[in-house]
Amino acid sequence: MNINIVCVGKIKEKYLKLGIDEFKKRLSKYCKLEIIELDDEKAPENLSSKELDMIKDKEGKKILSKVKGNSYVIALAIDGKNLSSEEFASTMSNLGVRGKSHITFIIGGSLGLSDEVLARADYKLSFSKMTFPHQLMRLILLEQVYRAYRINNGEPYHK
Ligand SMILES: C[S@@+](CC[C@H](N)C(=O)[O-])C[C@H]1O[C@@H](n2cnc3c(N)ncnc32)[C@H](O)[C@@H]1O
Repeated sequence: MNINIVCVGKIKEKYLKLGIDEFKKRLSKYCKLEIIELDDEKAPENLSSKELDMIKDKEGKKILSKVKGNSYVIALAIDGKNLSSEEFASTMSNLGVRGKSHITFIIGGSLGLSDEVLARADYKLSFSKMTFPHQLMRLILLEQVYRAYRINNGEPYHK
């Protein structure tokens, strides 16, 4: 399976880079993973909500330009659906069974995801009602994708 992660913003923290690299290495056994990192649009403090929406839309268009037409898109969104790790694993497995060999996960920047991106998403996935920083979200997502492969292969992993 091909998995792309389209995300906004660079990873600045060393400990996150190390964690992300570790899960990229572990996942290389299970899938072809590509992380597409986009520069975030600068958003000064004093902008109106309309101006912020315009920036978010611009960011959204850049995100969508990186999504392949045939890809099944899972947008990470706080108000999306919550799944247990087992449910997430079976969602991934079912996509494979349905012949969806290309999945794109999308992680927004500090402004979140535009309506256009959310409308393109085939699934909106929430990791809880809490807001996580987008850099940390990338590491959490990679760990859960890795966990999903371990579960689907009946391989042991931390409970
Ligand atoms: C700092 S958050 C953006 C917060 C923004 N105010 C919003 O409401 O989306 C950056 C990105 O991380 C992801 N994210 C953060 N917390 C999340 C959660 N609990 N579940 C799913 N995705 C989350 C989303 O893709 C979000 O666009």
